[in-house]
Amino acid sequence: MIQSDRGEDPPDKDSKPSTSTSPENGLSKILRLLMQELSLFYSRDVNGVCLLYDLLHSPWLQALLKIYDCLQEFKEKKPVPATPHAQALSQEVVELLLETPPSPEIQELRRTLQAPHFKALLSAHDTVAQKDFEPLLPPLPDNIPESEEAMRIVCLVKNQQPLGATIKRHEMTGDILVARIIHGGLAERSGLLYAGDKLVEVNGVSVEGLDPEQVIHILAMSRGTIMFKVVPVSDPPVNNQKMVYVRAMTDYWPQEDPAIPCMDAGLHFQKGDILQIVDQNDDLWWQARKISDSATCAGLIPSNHLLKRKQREFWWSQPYQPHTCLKSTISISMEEEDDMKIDEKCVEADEETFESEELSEDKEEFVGHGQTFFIAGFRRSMRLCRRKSHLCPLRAGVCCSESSYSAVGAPYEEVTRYQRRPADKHRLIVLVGPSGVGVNELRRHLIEFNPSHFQSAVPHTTRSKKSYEMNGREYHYVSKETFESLIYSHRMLEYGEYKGHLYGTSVDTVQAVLDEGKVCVMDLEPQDIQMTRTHELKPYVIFIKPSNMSCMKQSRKNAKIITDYFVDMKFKDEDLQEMEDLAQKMETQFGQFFDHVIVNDNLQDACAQLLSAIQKAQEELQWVPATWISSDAESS
Ligand SMILES: Nc1ncnc2c1ncn2[C@@H]1O[C@H](COP(=O)(O)OP(=O)(O)OP(=O)(O)O)[C@@H](O)[C@H]1O
Repeated sequence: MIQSDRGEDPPDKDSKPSTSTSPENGLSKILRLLMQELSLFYSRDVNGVCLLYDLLHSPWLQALLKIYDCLQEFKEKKPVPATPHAQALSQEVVELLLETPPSPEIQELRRTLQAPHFKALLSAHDTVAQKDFEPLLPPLPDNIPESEEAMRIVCLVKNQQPLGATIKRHEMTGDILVARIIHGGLAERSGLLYAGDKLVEVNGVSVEGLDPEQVIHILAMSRGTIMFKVVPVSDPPVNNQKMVYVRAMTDYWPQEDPAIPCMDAGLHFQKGDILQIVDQNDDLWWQARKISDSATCAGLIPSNHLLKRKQREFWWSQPYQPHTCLKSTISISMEEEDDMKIDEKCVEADEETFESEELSEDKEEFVGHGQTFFIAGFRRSMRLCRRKSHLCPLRAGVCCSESSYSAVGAPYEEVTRYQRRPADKHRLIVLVGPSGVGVNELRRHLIEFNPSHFQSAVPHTTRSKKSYEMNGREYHYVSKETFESLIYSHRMLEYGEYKGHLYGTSVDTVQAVLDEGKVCVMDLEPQDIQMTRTHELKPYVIFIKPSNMSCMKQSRKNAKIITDYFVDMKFKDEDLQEMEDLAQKMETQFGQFFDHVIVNDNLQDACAQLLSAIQKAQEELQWVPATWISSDAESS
């Protein structure tokens, strides 16, 4: 018995299973018991139970299971047909009836037995009873010459989709060969064509001596069924590679790539896209599909090795830019790198006026815009030093490879699905955004919303402690030597210099927050994300983006910017424009690292989105670099 309302019925222990024959292990019985169990949880609103309840309750599933039970029952009975020749028997009866004196019953029986649908039913019955399922093949001709190659005739019905195969000419023999079969395409689904098969005829036209382009033209002109005569390849390639998922770290436009073997079969992707690599048999051209679009057939993408080579060639050939297929990614990372330092320039200019306009010590440090209690990591000096972090002389020695990373780093990053288990430490939450967009405002709201769950890490500084400060509360106060040794031992996730003092956040202080079972929330300059990308921290990066200019003008009417020497300065139009430009550049250069994007227009909405994104990051399946999850990483 299946209930149709939402679990209000009390569990009925004595009720009979749904099928009349009641097989004890019938699926519908199990389903019924499960429903009774679920109805108890349902009223308690246990996460996901409602969804499961609705699913199990759905009429289609119930109907399917009933059919399943009936079939099971039928299978057990092992029915044997009374006769495999019901059609003949029916015909015999009809003839006998002709000889019998007519009566209305006899006439009706004759009509029934001669009705087309009844005849079709008996024909189907006999086919099943005789187990006669094979198609009838014409007999083989007797006089096939011994030397003749075995041929295969393949008929494909062309629909709106491409055939999903590419062809090439054999360099030595001139034969037209199937070069590759695209996964998920018509040819692959037919299971009848393989890479390496030799094409002999297409729709009865011999392809001998034709160029691949001419063959493609014949195919393009064909409508409906296309018949290929092929000499099958002796060893059809077997694809037994394991399925690999990667995150694209660059953009790729096949339409702009003259080297691609078949432009139409190319797959366009953008940095950050997750790709399922379905075939790596070719060293140069892989087949992949986007997981966001997994229903479609695969497309060609350059292999890791080939794309790296293209990136390197692109890098060295500036400003000629032969590889326009990569243009937007790398040209921006090179050309715009200076623009990404907009803040540095501003800060440098400010530095000149800094002596005369120095803020009072208290104003300089106590920036909180209505902060109701003390939260570490929001001090003005720390925030300003972040903007200058590019200029820190120490960085040059330690992080020389960073800027080149985006240009010639690995084009694909292997990823895997990861879901944090409740006992695991929380993932680090990293907020990134152009200066003034509201990263700190959102971070502060989040921590104030639930200070026992969300926390910032206490930064380090080399400046001396002030009378009202406590070591380990506002900052960890350390010597320059200690700070530098943390940098050189790669224990600093971010650092910079401000007014001659070093400021930064160490891995250990972030770990300390995570060890307490809390969610550590930090804001970072995008070029520092790479430092946090370890299996220990498993960062989830959220990009905070400004909305359009007119909305920003409206929502930021009363907002205040933090600067080197002004307190509570209002946003000017240029500031908003600069913010928009910088956001675009950050997205173009570092978008592959962003797990989630939030547009900070209405503050309340953005806070709600942030909260929900963090919850998902901690509780739901996410794509993360495979190196974070490999057994080595887990055990180290
Ligand atoms: N959605 C919003 N609506 C209105 N005002 C906002 C919104 N988000 C932030 N603000 C205001 O904008 C100003 C700048 O925000 P915030 O200090 O958080 O910037 P930021 O991104 O942390 O940049 P920086 O660290 O460089 O100062 C603050 O006055 C803040 O209150």
